[in-house]
Amino acid sequence: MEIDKAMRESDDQRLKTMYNNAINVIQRALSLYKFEEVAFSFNGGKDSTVLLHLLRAGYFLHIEKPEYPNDNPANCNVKCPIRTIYFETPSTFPEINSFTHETATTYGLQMETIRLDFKSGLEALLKEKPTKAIFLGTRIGDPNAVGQEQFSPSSPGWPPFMRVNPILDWSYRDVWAFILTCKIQYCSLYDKGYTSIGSIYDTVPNSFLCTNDSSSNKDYFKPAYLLADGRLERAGRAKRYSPLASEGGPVASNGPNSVESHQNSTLTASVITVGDEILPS
Ligand SMILES: Cc1cc2nc3c(=O)[nH]c(=O)nc-3n(C[C@H](O)[C@H](O)[C@H](O)COP(=O)(O)O)c2cc1C
Ligand SMILES: Nc1ncnc2c1ncn2[C@@H]1O[C@H](COP(=O)(O)OP(=O)(O)OP(=O)(O)O)[C@@H](O)[C@H]1O
Repeated sequence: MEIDKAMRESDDQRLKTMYNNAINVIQRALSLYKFEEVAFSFNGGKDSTVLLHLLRAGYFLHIEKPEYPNDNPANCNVKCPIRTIYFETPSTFPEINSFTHETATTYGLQMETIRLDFKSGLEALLKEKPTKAIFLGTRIGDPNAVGQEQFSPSSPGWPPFMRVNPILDWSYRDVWAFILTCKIQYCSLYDKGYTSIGSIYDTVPNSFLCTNDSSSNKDYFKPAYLLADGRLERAGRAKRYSPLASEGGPVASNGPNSVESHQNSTLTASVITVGDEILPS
């Protein structure tokens, strides 16, 4: 299986440890719950893309049969027919939408697209099918990770299920080291300077990746994996510039002319430090 093989062959000891720990969490969850009672919350972002391939590896190792040796090249397309939920909204980036649907098809995910808010969508899901545990790509540093562990029951007031967070303790560097080591396909926005992706209304390329091409004297954004300081991951997750943004649609610096609009305007920003994370405000 290509992911497990790449990890076994890697010299990156920290990444190997992070991988083994995440696989242990996945295998524990797959032993605790029936496969049809678990779901994967997938939104095409880098963290859930990492989790997808960990789930493929964990599932493969869970069901591994001697006739499918681990390093058989045919195992590059190991499917993982896990129930998958995707909350799609009109403000989702089209690149995220297409990547999510294409990836689900490639890896045989049993995907259900939900067009409700998280809480109502999960209530409907649990009514429709017994669901005991949901895998999430939440990481420490995400604002909603506060107080969570690898296994955390859903919050009071939310429908009851176990949140399983196999990559909770992964850093920004770990995520990209895994993606690059395993040659995993990811959403194209990350090659355009986006480092964490919310909606089209609150996400712009990360200005810490903006650089100048001396030959053309034009600014451009380097890919997300070149962000040196992972604490700046969410620097492109701007607050909505209300009320103008809500009237005028996506934030001004989003889209193909984003670099030019950075050049032609003076932007100001303030920064709040919470723990070891820096949040734009
Ligand atoms: C499958 C799933 C389960 C969630 N469970 C909870 C929960 O138990 N408690 C809670 O406060 N939020 C829950 N949320 C909401 C998330 O904490 C968070 O608000 C959401 O993922 C948006 O994150 P973002 O702002 O980084 O995009 C859940 C979201 C998903 C997709
Ligand atoms: N719209 C959604 N549909 C399904 N799952 C979601 C959605 N939004 C968030 N999640 C779940 O919450 C996790 C954390 O979301 P978060 O936005 O922090 O990470 P990401 O989208 O994977 O990566 P990035 O930080 O680069 O956007 C996701 O990995 C996914 O499991």
